[in-house]
Amino acid sequence: MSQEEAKQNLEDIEKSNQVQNNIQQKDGEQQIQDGKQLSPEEELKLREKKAKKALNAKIYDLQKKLSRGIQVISQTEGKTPEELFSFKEATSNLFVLHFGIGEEVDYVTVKDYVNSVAGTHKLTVFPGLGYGYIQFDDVKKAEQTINSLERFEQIENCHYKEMTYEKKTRPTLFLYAHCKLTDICQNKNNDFPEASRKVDAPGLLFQEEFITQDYEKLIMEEIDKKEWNRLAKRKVQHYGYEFLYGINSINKDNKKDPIPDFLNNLMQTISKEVIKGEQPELDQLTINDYYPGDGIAPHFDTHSPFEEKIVIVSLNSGIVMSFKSYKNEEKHLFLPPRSILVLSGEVRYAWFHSIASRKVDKVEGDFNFRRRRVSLTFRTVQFKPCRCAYPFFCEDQGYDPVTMKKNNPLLPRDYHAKDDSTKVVAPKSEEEQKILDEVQQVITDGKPTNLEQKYVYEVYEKIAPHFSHTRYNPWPKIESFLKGLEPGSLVADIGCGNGKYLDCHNGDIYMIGTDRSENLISLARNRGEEIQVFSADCLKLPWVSSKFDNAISIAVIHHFSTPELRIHAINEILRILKVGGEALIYVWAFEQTEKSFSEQDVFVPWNLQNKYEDEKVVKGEIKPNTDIQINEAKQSVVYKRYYHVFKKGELEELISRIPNCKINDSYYDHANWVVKIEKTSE
Ligand SMILES: O=C(O)CCC(=O)C(=O)O
Ligand SMILES: [Fe+2]
Repeated sequence: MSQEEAKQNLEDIEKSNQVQNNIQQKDGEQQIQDGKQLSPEEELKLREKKAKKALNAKIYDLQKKLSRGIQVISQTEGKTPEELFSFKEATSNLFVLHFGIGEEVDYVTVKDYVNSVAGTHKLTVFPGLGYGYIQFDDVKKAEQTINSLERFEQIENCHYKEMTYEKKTRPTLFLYAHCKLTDICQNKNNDFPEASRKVDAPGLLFQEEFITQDYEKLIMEEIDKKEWNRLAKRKVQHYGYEFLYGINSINKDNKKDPIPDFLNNLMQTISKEVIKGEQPELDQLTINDYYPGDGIAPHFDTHSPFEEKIVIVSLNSGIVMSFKSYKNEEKHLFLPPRSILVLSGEVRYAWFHSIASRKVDKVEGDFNFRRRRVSLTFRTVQFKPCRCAYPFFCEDQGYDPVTMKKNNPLLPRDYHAKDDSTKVVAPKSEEEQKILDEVQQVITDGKPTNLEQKYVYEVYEKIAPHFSHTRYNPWPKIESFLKGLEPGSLVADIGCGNGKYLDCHNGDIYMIGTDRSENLISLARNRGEEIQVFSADCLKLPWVSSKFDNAISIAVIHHFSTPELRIHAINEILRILKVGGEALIYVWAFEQTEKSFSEQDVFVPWNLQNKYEDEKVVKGEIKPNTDIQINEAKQSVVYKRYYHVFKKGELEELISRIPNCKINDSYYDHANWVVKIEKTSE
């Protein structure tokens, strides 16, 4: 090799090592070694030595990064490198080991590079993790990417590119993936839902680009001139009336600064296009300031302090707002900057909204990295009681926000979950624990609670003949349900009473009835030889699982005094059904016109005619074990039956807490709320 060639070679090595600057800068010093001037040969040798050293260091560094990267992915995914990577053959997906932590700069830098060499692709990063996954629609694009990279022959599978992430330069490695995206990072750092730019929720209105960029800029500048109040998780400003955190209400007696003038234009447009005279004008404003990672815990805005429509304008950055209904439906809406969101009706009064504490959101297949977001929440202060159609969530209609979780049967126990930042595992109160223990006892020992024993079981036992006498006509919808079943179906009637549904079908299904009342069962048995009935507790059905095609439960579940027992009774029905089997459930409705109730947990009198009663009881000589009253005028003894009468939607909500079923139909019939539920899995 000539000296020229050697020099050229060396320069190439220096270049590839990206160390030339370093050496050139030091050229002046290097020419002097131990006080003497170096000859050109000596100088070349020295440079060669240094370059080799640097090259070796680079190889060593890359080798380390590659093996460390592979090790990290394997460990995180709990899979062998062979399961994850394709070391021999090209595939259409790549892992990218970028050694960042999946932040916006990592995402954008890698995405821009891959775009420039191979075009369209989907890059997935896992926030907090030092790797990503690239999907191409064609193996050629993956190869194109790999071929565009630098490599060292000395290291197998080392394809890398020096990439500059803001000010830092890092060698970013790429490897063919053997596994699918769905095989990795499940339930880990990317376990958050994908949002859409459009969602349907009752009462939700949404529009992008509601204000111009210039106006947005002006508002941001003006807002920042004002003073912020610090909350634990974010900063806020309030205008109009004082906002009282803790009770999430406002102090109507404390008028604060009015809504600032720079918002006049916006307020006028909202007034014209959103409020439309349907409620008094907006007069209260909360400004929230969110930095990446900030959020707001699931809540619905309290009913009574504000009129129906709530208007939220987003500024400066997009963010995902999540909505959850009392039926556990979840929707995730991306709110881009300059968009307007209006909440009214059901979504305003009975759905929770929240912003998860994250730095990134997934939106229609892409990532939205959050920046600082400022939101303007406009409301109208209300000076009249709330009379919304959602009394279960309404403080003005009997709902207590402080004890809501305990008292509100529409709220599942994990209602506040899904947002890691606000997830609290609430310790159970003594009272809750007592109820749960009692339920457990009922379930394991079959020993009823006092209430059901005294006011349900004993009363039915007592009133059975009289009760049966009043229950002879099958209701048409139940009859037609039974008549519509597949011939040969095996059907359970749970809580069959006097058995009036056991013989109202057309004879081509097989029905078995159970009831807890022995006396009612005897009456059912008297209907005929073909009737199959026996007494059993519907919380502990004496059948093996998954044998029945269908079941009916007519006016039974409302006799249980706690949501847990009601759920357990429904669970038992589902247990005995085959997957795909359907059950018909009736419960008394609170809203019925036949009877009027002041509350949901009620004692409903049964006037037992004297002819059905023991003479000694009528004469007051003996007292049964339950509360009775002797009604001389009506010649009867009055027994009380316990009922939990269901409000609209409540039965559906209970069922939404049971994972292995779905609601096929729900309706109102004969003063009852009705659902048809299907068992969807074991
Ligand atoms: O910042 C937002 O978009 C929502 C704010 C909010 O829900 C509230 O202040 O009640
Ligand atoms: Fe809110």
